[in-house]
Amino acid sequence: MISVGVVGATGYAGGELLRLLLRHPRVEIATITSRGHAGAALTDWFPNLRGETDLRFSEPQVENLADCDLAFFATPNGTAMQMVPQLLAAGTRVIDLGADFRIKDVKVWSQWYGLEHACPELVEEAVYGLPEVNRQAIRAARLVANPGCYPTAVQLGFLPLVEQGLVDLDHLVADAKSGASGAGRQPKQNTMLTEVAESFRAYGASGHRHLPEIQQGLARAAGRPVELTFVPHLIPIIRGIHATLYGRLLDSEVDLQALYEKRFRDEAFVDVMPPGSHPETRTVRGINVCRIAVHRPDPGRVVVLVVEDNLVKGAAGQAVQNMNLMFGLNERVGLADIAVIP
Ligand SMILES: NC(=O)C1=CN([C@@H]2O[C@H](COP(=O)(O)OP(=O)(O)OC[C@H]3O[C@@H](n4cnc5c(N)ncnc54)[C@H](OP(=O)(O)O)[C@@H]3O)[C@@H](O)[C@H]2O)C=CC1
Ligand SMILES: CC(=O)N[C@@H](CCC(=O)OP(=O)(O)O)C(=O)O
Repeated sequence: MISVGVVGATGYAGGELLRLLLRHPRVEIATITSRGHAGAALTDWFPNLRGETDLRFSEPQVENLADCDLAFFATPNGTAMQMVPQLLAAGTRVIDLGADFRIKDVKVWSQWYGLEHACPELVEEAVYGLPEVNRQAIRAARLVANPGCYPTAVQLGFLPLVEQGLVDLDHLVADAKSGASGAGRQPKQNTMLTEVAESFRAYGASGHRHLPEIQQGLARAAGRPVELTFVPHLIPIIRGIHATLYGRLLDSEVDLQALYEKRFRDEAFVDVMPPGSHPETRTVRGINVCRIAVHRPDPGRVVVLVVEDNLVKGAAGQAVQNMNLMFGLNERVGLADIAVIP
């Protein structure tokens, strides 16, 4: 059994992780943490888990996690980096669902996150946890930087085109929409029901912190820098990301459907839909799947539609997928759910 700890277990990503981990046949949950609620029951925060667990929170301290094989951090950016060096030294592997280890250039990370990095020496070692790109490295990693929700959707959607040099890398566009759970459980005025329902707006149009993460991943795939316009939007749904990606094609003959099907043929969690499809967020609600449809409105233009659940393939499900790889399990273990419709 893999003994795991979850830091940030009162939050949305932590709760989703526990929903998945409680049904994982090879996991034993040793520790869950909350700063203000030590001693309280997990089910007080997630009543959906009643009957599944009697876990109670403890304080997020290294000594409460150091006996685990693996610690997940489902915590705000800037949290994991405070404990990771001591945990790795104690032999505990780490998956950070936050952004502390995603950006290789620590200066760039500091500019976007407004923090000084607490352990820059570990950033290079950290493996970016997008299994569809880094599977081999994830297997051996001590420290995995789980990707952001938007970066997962945008990178998976663009990868086949970028890897093959089929699009103009100076004019990529990603128009992405997220449900309100993407903003976390902490009360914030702009994600209140009364502020989100019956409305729709963009945010971060002049710069969002996921831009450098996406550009880093696509540049690695392309072998050269890429220019991307990325605009996120908040939509009045609870879960789900829909990304519409635009590119100028450099090859008007290429069979895009065949390209995408071939690239993701062996990927358990990427579904390339039939030609002409328009994927819906509800088809991935609660499951670790990214669905993609590729369109060519005219010979020089490609439009890619991508959906995922921000809390699953965009966070907790991807973290479980990474854990499976790190511990030599089949990637699909514990991730076999089917989405609920309607
Ligand atoms: N929501 C999403 O769709 C996605 C989230 N992520 C990332 O996952 C992480 C968690 O996000 P989310 O669940 O939405 O956020 P929430 O605000 O819902 O939860 C954050 C959790 O972190 C705990 N926490 C806060 N500060 C600290 C601290 N200093 N030390 C230890 N624990 C702390 C809180 O618990 P308590 O106060 O009880 O200690 C809470 O359980 C973030 O980095 C986020 O960016 C990534 C992809 C998608
Ligand atoms: C709707 C919404 O607010 N979404 C969040 C993204 C959540 C996420 O993936 O955050 P990290 O990169 O910090 O892990 C945002 O745009 O800030």
